[in-house]
Amino acid sequence: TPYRVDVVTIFPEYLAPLRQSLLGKAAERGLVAIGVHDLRRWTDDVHRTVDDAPYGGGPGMVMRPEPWARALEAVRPPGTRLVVPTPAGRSFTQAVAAEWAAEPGLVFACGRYEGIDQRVADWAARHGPVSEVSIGDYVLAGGESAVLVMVEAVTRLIPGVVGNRESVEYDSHADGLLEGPSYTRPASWRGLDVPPVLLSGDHAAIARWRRAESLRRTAARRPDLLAALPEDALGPADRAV
Ligand SMILES: Nc1ncccc1[N+](=O)[O-]
Repeated sequence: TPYRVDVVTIFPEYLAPLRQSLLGKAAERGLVAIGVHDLRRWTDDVHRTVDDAPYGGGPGMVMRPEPWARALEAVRPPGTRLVVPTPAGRSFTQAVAAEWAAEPGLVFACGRYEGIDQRVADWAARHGPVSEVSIGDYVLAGGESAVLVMVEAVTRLIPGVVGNRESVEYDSHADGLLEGPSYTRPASWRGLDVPPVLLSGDHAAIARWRRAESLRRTAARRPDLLAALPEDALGPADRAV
């Protein structure tokens, strides 16, 4: 059975890219099934109202709970994780993506305005896991872009979606480190040469060099990742870097 992704949003057309390229082929091959649903379908007034003023005052508008509950009752298979993209969420990481890829599917609730009435997440938690997650420390106009990011990160981990399985294994962040530099032909290009070890055919030396480059780059660009590594992740050779 395909990995099922459903998205509820007031901008369904924004999620059209989910049908293209990588995901499109996976959908054609029955590996992934994607549904995009317009929240306004579950409103009950002539103006199809989805938002209202925030209790307690403050800027902007908050999305009303009732249309969301009706939409989720119609769209979310019981027990399926509900993902709510929000700048106030826990961090979405490769580890989270791998965890979710092992589940039967996901339902995404895209919030616009100043977010969704908190009671929707509280109510939804009675019918399955709910994850309020952030893809980064910046504020977007709504959750739709975050859904595109998360769906891509999760579905490429589903067996068969990415042709070359090995490339998934060797992704940046797969081992908690950043991937080092990559090179291809020509060996010398505009006065810039490919590191000779990569042309040496000495696979052990190449592996050592790549690990060292990965550690060096991680230390330079993302020391936070280095600090987060489990104790035993760095071997004696690594410490020399
Ligand atoms: N950063 C975000 N801003 C708005 C909505 C969702 C967001 N996120 O990261 O999931």
